[in-house]
Amino acid sequence: MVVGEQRKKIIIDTDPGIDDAMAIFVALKSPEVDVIGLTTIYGNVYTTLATRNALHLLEVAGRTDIPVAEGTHKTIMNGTKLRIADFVHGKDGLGNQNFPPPKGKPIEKSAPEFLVEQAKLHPGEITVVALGPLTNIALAVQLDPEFSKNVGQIVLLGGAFAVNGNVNPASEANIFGDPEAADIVFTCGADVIAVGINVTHQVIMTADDRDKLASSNGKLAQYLCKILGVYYSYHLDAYEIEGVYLHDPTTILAAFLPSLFTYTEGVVRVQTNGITRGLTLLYNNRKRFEEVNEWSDKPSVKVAVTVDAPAVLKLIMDRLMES
Ligand SMILES: O=c1[nH]cnc2c1ncn2[C@@H]1O[C@H](CO)[C@@H](O)[C@H]1O
Repeated sequence: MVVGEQRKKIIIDTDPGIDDAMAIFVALKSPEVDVIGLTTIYGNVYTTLATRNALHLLEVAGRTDIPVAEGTHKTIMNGTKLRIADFVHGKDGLGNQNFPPPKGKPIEKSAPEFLVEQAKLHPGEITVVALGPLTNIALAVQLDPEFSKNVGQIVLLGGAFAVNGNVNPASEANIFGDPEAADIVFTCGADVIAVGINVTHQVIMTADDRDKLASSNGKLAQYLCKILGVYYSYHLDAYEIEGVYLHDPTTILAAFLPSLFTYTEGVVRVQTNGITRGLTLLYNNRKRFEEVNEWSDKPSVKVAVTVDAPAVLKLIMDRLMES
């Protein structure tokens, strides 16, 4: 980074989550960005626990100056039957370590209110990195018609573009968590970058990498090694690999080192019903269709298609191993 250049302001919308913890720590150790807030959402855990974990992680990192705004407990359609992936991250979301409750409290403002406020305060300057279901972001879009114009960029972890999902063959977990919200975000007209599991499945932290992390003196690396066990076990069981996918930390890097990825552009719509509920479908612009369809006249987004996986892994490792 050039000295004197302004750090990019980011807000991380998160459902911590083991890979969320890694992503938050990577962001806090990255000179390119200034984390100006965390907003919380259900997904890997329920929202109440996500808030508790977000506060806890900031205490671990010594960054209690960063505000946490609690997000919604329901889907955009007011659904309360949520799909929670505690089988991936442990009952507590952080590898079943039963950490003591945090001392801090969330701010008064809700996550969508905080997002709207900050985007208005710094028009064009805020990058929202969304690591869970997109309900808070969709609520911000609904709360303020100017939000999609005011927000600088939305970089989201979501979708399975032309590959199988991880909830079922059709659907990736964050989109499946709230498909209606995802469709609102994809079509809201903001500058959106989607990083799907077609890309994040290429970035794997092996068991050897974890040993390297464990042997470093970094405080955050040491903490992560304590919580990573459950995540490794899940991957061994579900994918038969001795490593873990770095979904969230990879997505964080896309927010400020976009040249580590290549992208395609087009309209993305989300299937909201039937057996393919949660499917993300990108129109690749290769054909002019005869009839008007659900993709016609909608704004385009960027979708990551390739990643420099060794460079991304090295950056994540290096930053986590700093003390
Ligand atoms: O198999 C799974 N089911 C549900 N959630 C998962 C699974 N694997 C990973 N994640 C979580 O969902 C996001 C990526 O889709 C990541 O945040 C990851 O922690």
